[in-house]
Amino acid sequence: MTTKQVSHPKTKLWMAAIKPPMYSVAIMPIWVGTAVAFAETKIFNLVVFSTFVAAAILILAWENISNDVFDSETGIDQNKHHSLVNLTGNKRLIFWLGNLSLISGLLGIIAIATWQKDPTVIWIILLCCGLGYVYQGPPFRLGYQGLGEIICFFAFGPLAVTAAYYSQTSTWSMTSLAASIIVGIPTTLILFCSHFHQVKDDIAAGKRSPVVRLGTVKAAQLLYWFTGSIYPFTLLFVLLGVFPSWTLLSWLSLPYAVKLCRHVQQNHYLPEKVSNCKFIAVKMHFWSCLLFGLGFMI
Ligand SMILES: C/C(=C\COP(=O)(O)OP(=O)(O)O)CCC[C@H](C)CCC[C@H](C)CCCC(C)C
Ligand SMILES: O=C(O)C1=CC(=O)c2ccccc2C1=O
Repeated sequence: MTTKQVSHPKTKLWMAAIKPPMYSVAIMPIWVGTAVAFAETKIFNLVVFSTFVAAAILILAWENISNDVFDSETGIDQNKHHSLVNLTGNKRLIFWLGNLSLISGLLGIIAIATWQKDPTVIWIILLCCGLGYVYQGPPFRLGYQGLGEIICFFAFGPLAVTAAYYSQTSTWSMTSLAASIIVGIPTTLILFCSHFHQVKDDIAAGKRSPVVRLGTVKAAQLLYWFTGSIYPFTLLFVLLGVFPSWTLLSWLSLPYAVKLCRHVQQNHYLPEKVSNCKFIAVKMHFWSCLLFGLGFMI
């Protein structure tokens, strides 16, 4: 019997609602920030790292859970069967589940700041959460204006990587800032890719995502440039002596980058076919960031 026959459609919908692979997006900035800290100072605090990873996952869970709550108010998720609100029919429950997740995540961050006797990490993560809110929450909903990708870059790149670095070292680093660009770009590409199959629903709900603004042809071309950019950027920073040579291990993720660009190029106008491109982007993000961080650890 194949897996397809075994899995119940309802189970599939729940898995699509929870999106387990997406949570690597929360882990990677913490991994890379911590790896840069280790390379520069030989400090690695496992308790701080594990607490930060758990907190980041809980905060991203809040972002995703509340996304379904806020989107249920604009009508944009009418056809999204895997929206948690549509699945449960209980918006209030989902709203409070999201808040519980946020509070638990923030408690982890408060614990790190208490161990450090320094509130800096709290301020940086609160800024990330603020950006997460203005992306989707009323009255801002900046994602509807096409500003989500910029927000995403700063939250998962410079802010999250810097916070992870600071949580280990209680200081700042230009290398960590440069490394955050290499994390921020592929994270942003995941969000960018998630919009290709939603053009019709987005236009109907008045959401002007970058793909709606550019059209799918131009957006697919732009994807090539941004996906391709992280590899020469890494090489440039290696040549400048900012990153160790081992960070070029991240180039091993190139096959996923090629697969992503080709898939979108061929299917950008076919919602059913292009809809899985964000998960190819997740794989590219996962392998590029994992190997990039490993390059600092070796
Ligand atoms: C919920 C997110 C994207 C989904 O957006 P969309 O409405 O297009 O999706 P659906 O079609 O599925 O409804 C993610 C958005 C990310 C946001 C721009 C920035 C989030 C900031 C986080 C709170 C930062 C957490 C950092 C962590 C590592 C500490
Ligand atoms: O559901 C989604 O489309 C996304 C969820 C999510 O948590 C995330 C985080 C960072 C970048 C993109 C995305 C998504 O696209």
